[in-house]
Amino acid sequence: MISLKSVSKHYSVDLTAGVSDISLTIEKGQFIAIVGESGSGKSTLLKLIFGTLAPNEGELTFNGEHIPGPHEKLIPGHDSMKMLSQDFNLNLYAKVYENIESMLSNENVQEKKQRSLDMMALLGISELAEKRIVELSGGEQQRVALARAIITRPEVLLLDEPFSQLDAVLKTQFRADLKKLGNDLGITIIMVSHDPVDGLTLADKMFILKDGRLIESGEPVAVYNNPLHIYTARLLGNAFFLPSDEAKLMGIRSKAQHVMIYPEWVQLKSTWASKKYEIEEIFFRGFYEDLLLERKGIRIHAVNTKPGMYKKGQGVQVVIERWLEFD
Ligand SMILES: Nc1ncnc2c1ncn2[C@@H]1O[C@H](COP(=O)(O)OP(=O)(O)OP(=O)(O)O)[C@@H](O)[C@H]1O
Repeated sequence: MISLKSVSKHYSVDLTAGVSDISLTIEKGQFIAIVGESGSGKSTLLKLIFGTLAPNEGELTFNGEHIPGPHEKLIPGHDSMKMLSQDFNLNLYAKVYENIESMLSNENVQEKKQRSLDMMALLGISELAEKRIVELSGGEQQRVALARAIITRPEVLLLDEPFSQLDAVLKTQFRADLKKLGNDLGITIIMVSHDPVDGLTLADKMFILKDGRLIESGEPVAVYNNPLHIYTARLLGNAFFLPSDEAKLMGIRSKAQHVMIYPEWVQLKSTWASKKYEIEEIFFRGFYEDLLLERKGIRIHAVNTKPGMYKKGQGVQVVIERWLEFD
C-alpha cells in the first residue's frame, strides 16, 4: 500500500546527509519500525512518506497514487496519514476533550461528542476529560496527543520517537496501547525509534537504516537472530564480538574476521564441548543476571536466569551454542 522506489533525499547544505536509493513496501495494517543510529535518516524517511519532504529522486506512492510533496499541497502532509511528533502540538490551556474534539468537524455535534468519548475510553483517559493539558503529566499528554492523532481514523499513523517523554513504566503501558490500537483499528503504524527494544517488541517488520541507506529489513525475530551486518547486531542486542584468534581459544573455529555472540547463546552447562571459565563479575538485572566470564584473558557475557546461583570468582563450565561470523 505504501511503496518507495529508489527514493533519495539530500539536503543542499550537506549532500551526504539524508537518505539514498531507498526502495521498500509497507502493507496495510503492518506495524513498521524504522531503526538506525542517530543521523541515519530515520526522520527524513518518515517525512518523505508523510509528504512533508519531497524526494530529489525516486517515487513514493500510497495505494497506488503519488504522495504529494510539500509544494504540491496547501497543507503539507498526506490527508490519510497523521504524524505524532515529539512536541505533542496540544492546546495547553484547553481541556482534554476539547483538544480531541477539535479534530472533528462540527457537522454532527452529537457524533463528535460520542467519538471523542469512545476514543478517551479506548486510551484509558476518560477521567481526564475535564482537565486542562497543563495539569497533565507527560505520559497523559502523550495519550491525548495519540487520541487526537487517531480520532480522525487515519489509515496510517506515523510516530517519531513516541516514547521519548516516558519513564519505564509508562513506556511499557504506551507500547501495549500502541500494539492494541494497531490491531483493533487496523491502522498501519510506522514508528521511528532510536531504542531497538521498541522495534523488537512491537513491529511486524523492521527497516534498518545506516548512513541514509536501507541495509536490511525483516521480521524482528529473523533480523535479531540472523543479522546480515555487524551494525545491525550491535544496534539490536547486547551482542559481543571476538576476533577469530580469540574465538579459537573459546573453541570456536572460524575463517571470518569476527565472531558475534549474544549472551543468551552462552550456556552454563557441562558437556564434552564445554570449557572452563571464571565468573569475573555478576551484574544483577532484576529477574536475571548478566555474568561476565573470563578464560585465558578473554571476556564473554552470559545470561543467568536464576539470580543468586553463582558467586564471583567461581569456575563454571560453559558451552557457546551458537555464533555468527562476520568479515
Ligand atoms: N533540514 C535539514 N537540513 C540539513 N540536514 C539535515 C536536515 N534534516 C536532517 N539533516 C541531516 O540528515 C541526516 C539524517 O537526519 P535524520 O534526522 O533523518 O536522522 P535520524 O536517523 O532521524 O536521526 P536522530 O535519531 O538523531 O533523530 C543527518 O546527518 C542530519 O544532520
